[in-house]
Amino acid sequence: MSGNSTVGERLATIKHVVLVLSGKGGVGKSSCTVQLALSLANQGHKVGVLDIDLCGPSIPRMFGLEGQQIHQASAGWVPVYVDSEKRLGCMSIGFLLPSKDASVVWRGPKKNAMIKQFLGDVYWGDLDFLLIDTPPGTSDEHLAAVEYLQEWNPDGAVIVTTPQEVALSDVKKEINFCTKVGLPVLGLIDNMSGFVCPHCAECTNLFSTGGGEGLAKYMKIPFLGRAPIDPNLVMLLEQEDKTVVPNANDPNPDPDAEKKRTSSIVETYQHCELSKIFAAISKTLCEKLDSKH
Ligand SMILES: Nc1ncnc2c1ncn2[C@@H]1O[C@H](COP(=O)(O)OP(=O)(O)OP(=O)(O)O)[C@@H](O)[C@H]1O
Ligand code: SF4
Repeated sequence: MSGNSTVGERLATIKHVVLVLSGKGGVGKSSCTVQLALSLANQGHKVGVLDIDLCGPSIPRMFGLEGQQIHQASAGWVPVYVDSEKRLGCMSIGFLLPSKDASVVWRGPKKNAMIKQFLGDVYWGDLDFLLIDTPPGTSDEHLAAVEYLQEWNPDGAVIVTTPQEVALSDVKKEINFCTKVGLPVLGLIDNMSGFVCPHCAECTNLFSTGGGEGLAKYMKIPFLGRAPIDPNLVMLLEQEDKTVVPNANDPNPDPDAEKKRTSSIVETYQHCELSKIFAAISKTLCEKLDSKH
C-alpha cells in the first residue's frame, strides 16, 4: 500500500476505531486514552493511538516519547512505538513540531488537511484498536475526523467526564454531537471520581458521587466505570522518565525496582493502582464492541 491510500484502504487492517471525547478540557481525556491503550496492549491487543488534539498534543509526553521523530517509509508514515514488541504505537503532531513548546495556530482548513493526512498516510499495519484522542468540546478536528472516517464507519465514541455538574452538563452536548453525526456512544468514563489516599487506600469523594453513572442512565448510554484520582498516575504520566511507580501501601518494596526503571511504560503501568480499574473498563469496552458485531 502506498502513502497515498484513501482513509478506507488505510484503515482496512484495523478492527476497531474508537474516538475519545470530552465536553470540557482537563477532565483527563488524554490520560484515559493512554490508560485504555496501555490496558488493551497489556491484554495482548495491538493498539494505535492517534492524537488529533492539534493545538494541545499531550500523548507524546504521557507515553514518554517527546523528541521522537516520525519516519517516512514507502508504505507511509511509521508510527512511533511505545514498546519494543510494537504492541502499542502512536502518531501525533507533537512529533512534527520543532520543540515541545512550539504552538500550532492553524485555521480550520489546515487542521482538516492534517487530520486527513494522519488518517490516510499512517501505516499502522494490523491493529485491534485505533484510539483517537480528540480536543475537548466539538470543534473542526471532530468534524474532520468524523467526515473522513465516514467511509470506514468507526465503532463509536467513549466520552470522559468528571463528576462535577459543570462537566456533566457538557457531556450532554457531546452526546448530542454524536447523535447528530451518527457516531454511536460506546460509553462514559467518570474520571477523578474520589481520591485514593496513598497512605491508607481510603477513597474520599471530593465531588458529588454517582454523577456520571446517573447521567449515563438518564441519557441511556453505557457506563464504563469510574476512576479515582491517583497521585501515582500523575507521576507516571507527567515525569520524563517512565520509571516504576512506587506503591506506597506496599510493606515489602519491589527488589527489582531498579531493573524495572528501564522497562517501558507498558510494563510500568501495571504497577499503578488505576491499571486494575482500566483493565476492567477496557474489558467492558471490548464486550460492547463484540456485541455490536
Ligand atoms: N485519575 C486521575 N488521577 C490523577 N491525575 C489525573 C487523573 N486523570 C487525569 N489526571 C491528570 O490531570 C491532568 C489533565 O489530564 P489530561 O491532560 O488527560 O486531560 P484532558 O481532558 O485530555 O485535557 P485537555 O484535552 O484539555 O488537554 C493531567 O496532569 C493528568 O495527569
Ligand atoms: S491516612 Fe487517613 S487521615 Fe491520613 S491522609 Fe490518608 S485518609 Fe487522610
